[in-house]
Amino acid sequence: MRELELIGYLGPRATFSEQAVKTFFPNSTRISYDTIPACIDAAELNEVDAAVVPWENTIEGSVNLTLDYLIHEQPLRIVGEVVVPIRQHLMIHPNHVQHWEDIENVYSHPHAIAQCHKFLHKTCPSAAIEFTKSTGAAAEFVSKHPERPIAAIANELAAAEYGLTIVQRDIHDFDNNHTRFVVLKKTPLALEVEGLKVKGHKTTLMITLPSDQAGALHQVLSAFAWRKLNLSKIESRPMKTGLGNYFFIVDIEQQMDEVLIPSAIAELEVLGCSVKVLGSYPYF
Ligand SMILES: O=C(O)C(=O)C[C@]1(C(=O)O)C=C[C@@H](O)C=C1
Repeated sequence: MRELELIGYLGPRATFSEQAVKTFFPNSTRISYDTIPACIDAAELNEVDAAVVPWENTIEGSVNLTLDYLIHEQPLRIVGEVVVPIRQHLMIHPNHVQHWEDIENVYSHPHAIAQCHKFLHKTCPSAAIEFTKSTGAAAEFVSKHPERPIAAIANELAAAEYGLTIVQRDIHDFDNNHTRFVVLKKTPLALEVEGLKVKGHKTTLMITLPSDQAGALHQVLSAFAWRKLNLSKIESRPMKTGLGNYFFIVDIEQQMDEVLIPSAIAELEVLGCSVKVLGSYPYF
């Protein structure tokens, strides 16, 4: 990716999405958007050259909003993947540090709340949970209401950015907390990032099975298995067309080639499946 490229992310400042962009594209110009769909639309409308959006978290699983928007609304291509360690902290306005255990509300993004369920249950069971558009938005909200005994769950950058005090560190329920972010572009050109080591490649497919065919999923998996195409993820999502209608998202641990993946796709199509390539991209 060339330097100074414009990158859209879920804002405001100091979200994990901004952290992903800062870490992996330090020379880019960042533009923040209020929601993930707005960020994806911006890439479609050429307001930005790429959108960096959360895709999957170790504790909470897929970010369904991203996945569904890409599938149903805005078919951009995945051109790269970056993984960010996620450390969640509980932070409050400095006015309330002495009595932080009396907080009445905890604000954060639904994924961040879900990553800290055990902590919230044990440490502040009577605080009401309030969902925000991002962790950064939660921290910003708490900073704007210094009179209220409320807290945000967000990252270290957010505490510094919004002048909050961290009262409990690393409150995510499992240590190995990471989020995969994907880089979305209008054109499927593979991403090259100066100074970043490519760790491997993936090809992500969306597969719709023929309805009511016995053994269809088994046949789909066989098409990959006998070609020794390693799958690192398989997930089903509703097609939103009726109960029981699902499609599958499959990650193959390999770059699109000229033989193996195209022939697996051709085999799936003969079986009556429809297949869409969401991207073939490096991960860093
Ligand atoms: O709210 C943020 O900071 C985000 O970037 C969003 C998001 C997500 O959607 O999963 C990203 C990483 C963390 O897993 C928590 C929240």
